Amino acid sequence: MASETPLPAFSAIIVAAGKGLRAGGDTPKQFRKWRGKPVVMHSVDALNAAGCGSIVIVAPPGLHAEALAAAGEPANAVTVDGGVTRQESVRAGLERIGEKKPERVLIHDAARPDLPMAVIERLLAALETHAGAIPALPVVDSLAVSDSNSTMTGKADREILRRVQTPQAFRYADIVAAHRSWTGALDAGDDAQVLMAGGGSVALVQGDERLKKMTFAQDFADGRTVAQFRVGQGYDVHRLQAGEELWLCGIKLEYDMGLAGHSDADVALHAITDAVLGAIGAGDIGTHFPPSDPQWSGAASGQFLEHAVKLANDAGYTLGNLDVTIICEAPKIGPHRPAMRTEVARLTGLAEDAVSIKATTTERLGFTGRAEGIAAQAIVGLCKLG
Ligand SMILES: Nc1ccn([C@@H]2O[C@H](COP(=O)(O)OP(=O)(O)OP(=O)(O)O)[C@@H](O)[C@H]2O)c(=O)n1
Ligand SMILES: C[C@](O)(CO)[C@H](O)COP(=O)(O)O
Repeated sequence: MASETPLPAFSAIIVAAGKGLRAGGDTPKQFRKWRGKPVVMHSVDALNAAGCGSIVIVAPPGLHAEALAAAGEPANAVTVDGGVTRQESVRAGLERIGEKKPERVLIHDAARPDLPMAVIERLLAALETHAGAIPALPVVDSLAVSDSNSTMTGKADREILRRVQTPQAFRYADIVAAHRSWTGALDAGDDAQVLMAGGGSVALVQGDERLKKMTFAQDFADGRTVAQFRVGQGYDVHRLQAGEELWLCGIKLEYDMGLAGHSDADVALHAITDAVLGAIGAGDIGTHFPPSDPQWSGAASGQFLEHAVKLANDAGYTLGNLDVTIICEAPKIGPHRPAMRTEVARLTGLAEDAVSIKATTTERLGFTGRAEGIAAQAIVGLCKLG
């Protein structure tokens, strides 16, 4: 429940320049989808819901456009190059956000997407009496000291220890001075330690288990249960015609005929799009992209599918899997199946193993058998998590 009184003005630095090595995968974890949207977008949305002023997203060099896109192109955000270490990334963010002369700044791991408003409120309140404030949780397991052979050599007193999270809140002048004067041979564990080294006081406020850091691949397993499951099916046909291009599942195939239609006539993507729209009861592709609208002439159909997936996500649904069957005598679909699967996975945010692409002939029967056209059928499973 958000507080009634407005929060004091604050800015934010979201550190998103890591490699995500422990999480694995081709895409850095902070840009991967989780619960329907990119990890970094969750923090941006939560901070802006709390009335955040300026945001600096510290991005991997060369990936600024990807970072802003994953963040949802927020109007109040800019990017800056990250450093080799998290501390260097924070320092770059502090210098950049300084241009806005903030009084307060929250420094947050992009890898901690589930940011409750109540934590932000507690952190900002604590800045009334301290130069810094960090969310912390008690240690609930007993702790052992280990040697290099994984032999227990002692214990640690868990009563005096806390698990520290982010965002970490600071009076800007104090934290930037502390970073600028840091002389440690090694980086600090976090920004609170930097502030303390500079003599600043740090308040511990109640953290939240929701703020768990996405560190390993298994952290992306969404612990919630399926509260609602839906299916949708789509069907489309386009005429084969000389002089047209042949696009199927977002891939252009070299063939002596192509599909005629208002857009690129990608019959397979149209069927998948209709299946997604059908599952959420949102009409069909013609409802959203009328063939009478000249702006869709020759349009790439991938944008239609991305739009349908966004509508499903906005309605609280996550795609579970999809299965599309392309019905044609020729060309052979098999050689193109891997590329098709990769493209449909990219467009939908699904893992490739959740995308099934099949093809069949109709034994020369009917319009497909006479190579007059190509048809496609698709079915999609969606789930709403609770
Ligand atoms: N040079 C770095 C290293 C980390 N981070 C950010 O700091 C946060 C917490 O770091 P961590 O979970 O360790 O992320 P990675 O360093 O990417 O993970 P890994 O160690 O597995 O590569 C992440 O949001 C990460 O993007 C950063 O901005 N710059
Ligand atoms: C900053 C931090 O998230 C506080 O818990 C943590 O120290 C980051 O550690 P990592 O090794 O960079 O993931």
